[in-house]
Amino acid sequence: MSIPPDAPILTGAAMREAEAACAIQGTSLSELMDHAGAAVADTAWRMAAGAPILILCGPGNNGGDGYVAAQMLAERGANARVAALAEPATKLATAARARWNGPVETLDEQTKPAPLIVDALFGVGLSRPLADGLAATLRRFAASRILAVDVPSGADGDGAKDWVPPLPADVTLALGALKPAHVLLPTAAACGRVLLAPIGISANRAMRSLPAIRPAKPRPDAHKFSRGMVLVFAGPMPGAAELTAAAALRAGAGYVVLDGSERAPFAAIIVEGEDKFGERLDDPRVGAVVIGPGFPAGDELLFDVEAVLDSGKPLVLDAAAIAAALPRLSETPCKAILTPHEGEFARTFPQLYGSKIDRAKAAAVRTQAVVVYKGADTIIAAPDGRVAAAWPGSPWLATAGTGDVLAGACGAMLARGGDPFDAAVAAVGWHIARGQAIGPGLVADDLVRA
Ligand SMILES: NC(=O)C1=CN([C@@H]2O[C@H](COP(=O)(O)OP(=O)(O)OC[C@H]3O[C@@H](n4cnc5c(N)ncnc54)[C@H](O)[C@@H]3O)[C@@H](O)[C@H]2O)[C@@H](O)CC1
Ligand SMILES: Nc1ncnc2c1ncn2[C@@H]1O[C@H](COP(=O)(O)OP(=O)(O)O)[C@@H](O)[C@H]1O
Ligand SMILES: [K+]
Repeated sequence: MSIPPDAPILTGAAMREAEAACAIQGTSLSELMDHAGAAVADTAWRMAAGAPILILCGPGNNGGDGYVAAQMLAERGANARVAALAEPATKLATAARARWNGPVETLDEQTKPAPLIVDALFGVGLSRPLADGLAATLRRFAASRILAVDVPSGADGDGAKDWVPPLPADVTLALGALKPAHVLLPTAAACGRVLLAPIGISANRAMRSLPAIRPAKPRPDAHKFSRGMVLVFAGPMPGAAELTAAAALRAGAGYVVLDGSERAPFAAIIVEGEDKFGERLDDPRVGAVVIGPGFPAGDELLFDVEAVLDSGKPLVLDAAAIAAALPRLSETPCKAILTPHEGEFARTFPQLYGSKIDRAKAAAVRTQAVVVYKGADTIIAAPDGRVAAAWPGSPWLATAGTGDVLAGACGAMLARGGDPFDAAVAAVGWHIARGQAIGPGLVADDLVRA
């Protein structure tokens, strides 16, 4: 599974806006479909490597892309058949079908498979889940190589419904931009390798896949404080905060102080009693405070979170600290990153609806903080509408304590003084890269070792 880095993501509505903007600038919808069909034909040609191809066409413009591709493949000499689910229902699809010179079979349980299947049944216009009969017909093709046009048919392009496409793709060719379905579960897992075909629309880039991240090299004149000083406050379970502090140092902070712990994960980390925490919050060199790892919810945490908010320092709130800070967060002018996992998010923001992207964006607006909504399909959202989607991360990270490590990495990136959204993106990228590099057998401690 893979996804192009730093690629725009558009919802169905945003895609239609982009399409309309193209029309105003003189590129017709039919030209866009020609570009899409050509990209499908190219990819299918390479995937088939001379073997027969069966193109499944639906009634809408996704099917239109399929007919265009079929005709181009046939003109190149490919052995291409077309099977349709229904008559074309749009003007564009009707015109595309009229240009296809070959026969059109009826797609049903008798349809003979081919080594390569091009799934052009439904794209982002799907309005309800696929009928059971069609899903069963599609499952019969599971042994073939599958190229999905735009999204695997049956997926909700906007990723708001958890419909599971019955025929998972080996390759999905996203048209014009990625869609939420490519980066959100359960559909992301059915997309295989996602490729992006630029069809001529200009996409808004507020919402993007995670960029490829290279570790920022310290400036030649760097010193420990200029690289960022992180203050981590340990709760009653100090192991979690030890991971957080170690991660902050490993992720590039120049100086890390761990308050409220008796042990230092590294000799390079300064350990102090919890009574020193208030004083440390006044230390002008502290560039970011991390609180939450190792804290159960409770009065003590509430008191400490209040102190952090009062300090005005950039802060990372994890686990129980998120709910503790919530009542004051939007009124407190500070840079903040929240790192809830699914359970914490649901408890903290129970009234939000829509896709995981919609909910992360709404939580960011409500808190005026950057929200890192964790999981296999982590979403990072800023209050100004920017979104970064981290799918596919590293599944080796699905183990205890890796969230504490991420909080520390967020602290390190935030302590450098930049934009909290960029800091969160860099931290998630760092975390995933470490997860991928370590791989089998990963435990959270490995993420902070050399
Ligand atoms: N937006 C763009 O810029 C472009 C879009 N293109 C293609 O157009 C696609 C979107 O096309 P459409 O909006 O026509 O939508 P689709 O082709 O995705 O499907 C809509 C059609 O399916 C029917 N339908 C919806 N749910 C159904 C269900 N569960 N069972 C049976 N029928 C169902 C609808 O009544 C409608 O006829 C994109 O995914 C892409 O492939 C490309 O042609 C290139 C340009
Ligand atoms: N299947 C997965 N694929 C990729 N990343 C995952 C997966 N499961 C969990 N993660 C990541 O691992 C981390 C787990 O964090 P969290 O649930 O807070 O764990 P803990 O509280 O034990 O530290 C998060 O960064 C999350 O995005
Ligand atoms: K499709």
